[in-house]
Amino acid sequence: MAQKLSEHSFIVVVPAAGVGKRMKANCPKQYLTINGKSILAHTVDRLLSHPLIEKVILSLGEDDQYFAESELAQRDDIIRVDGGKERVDSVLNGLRAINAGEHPWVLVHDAARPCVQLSDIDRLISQCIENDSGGLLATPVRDTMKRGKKDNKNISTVDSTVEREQLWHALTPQLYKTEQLVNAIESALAKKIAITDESSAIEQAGLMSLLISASHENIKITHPDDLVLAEFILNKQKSQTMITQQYKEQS
Ligand SMILES: Nc1ccn([C@@H]2O[C@H](COP(=O)(O)OP(=O)(O)OP(=O)(O)O)[C@@H](O)[C@H]2O)c(=O)n1
Ligand SMILES: C[C@](O)(CO)[C@H](O)COP(=O)(O)O
Repeated sequence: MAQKLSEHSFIVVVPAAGVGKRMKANCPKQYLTINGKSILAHTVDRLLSHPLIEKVILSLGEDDQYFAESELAQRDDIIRVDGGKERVDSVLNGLRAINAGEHPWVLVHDAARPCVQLSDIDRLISQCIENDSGGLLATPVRDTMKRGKKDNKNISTVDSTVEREQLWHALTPQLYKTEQLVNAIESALAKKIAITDESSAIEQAGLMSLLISASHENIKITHPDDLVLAEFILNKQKSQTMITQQYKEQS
């Protein structure tokens, strides 16, 4: 008999061992603050506010000297593991800390994505469990897409226009069966295949991934101008939550 959704509880592996080169900040971008709170804390709090999410496994840089000083270090619903050279290594280290017998499914979510909506996580979980298939949050591409090429003066020009029908931006969380994901990543790494997200490892293993259309608000904070956008989105989401709360209390 299929388990009711409410009977599931999930661990989220959060790769947070990056250095944030493209952010060009004086600390790893996950420790930059918005409204006085680190991006990492925003993301972890958002995830742990979901009723089906029990624990977060944080893959942190071995030389990370920020976490221990943060309020996150005191929480018993957060487990720390060492990150790795690439994001995929950090994810694999986190996955290896999970007992697949107790947690047959696992979510993976970037530390740099604090604006993820709980309703999108709901849909990802329900669709994947219902279809017994892994999947990922994604947003359909909205612009005309070009593939570029560089000439001998390093100038980029249009090589072709890419058909955008069924072209998606992959987001996170991505949700997979724990054992399947570990095996898929280990197999891809053994074949020296570049893996930038969990679904690409699953794809290499010949397995299916559901594409769950999600909010464009779920941005990955990557460049400096993403910070002000993330602050705007977080403030908007906070006001929306307060309005919904007030409505519930009044009705
Ligand atoms: N070796 C790595 C590299 C990245 N990440 C994490 O993977 C997520 C997505 O990666 P990205 O946005 O590329 O972060 P950085 O690698 O830090 O950014 P950059 O490429 O600009 O250095 C981030 O939460 C980052 O901390 C990780 O855990 N381990
Ligand atoms: C996993 C990811 O968020 C999917 O879009 C993205 O690939 C992670 O960022 P990176 O720069 O590729 O590490």
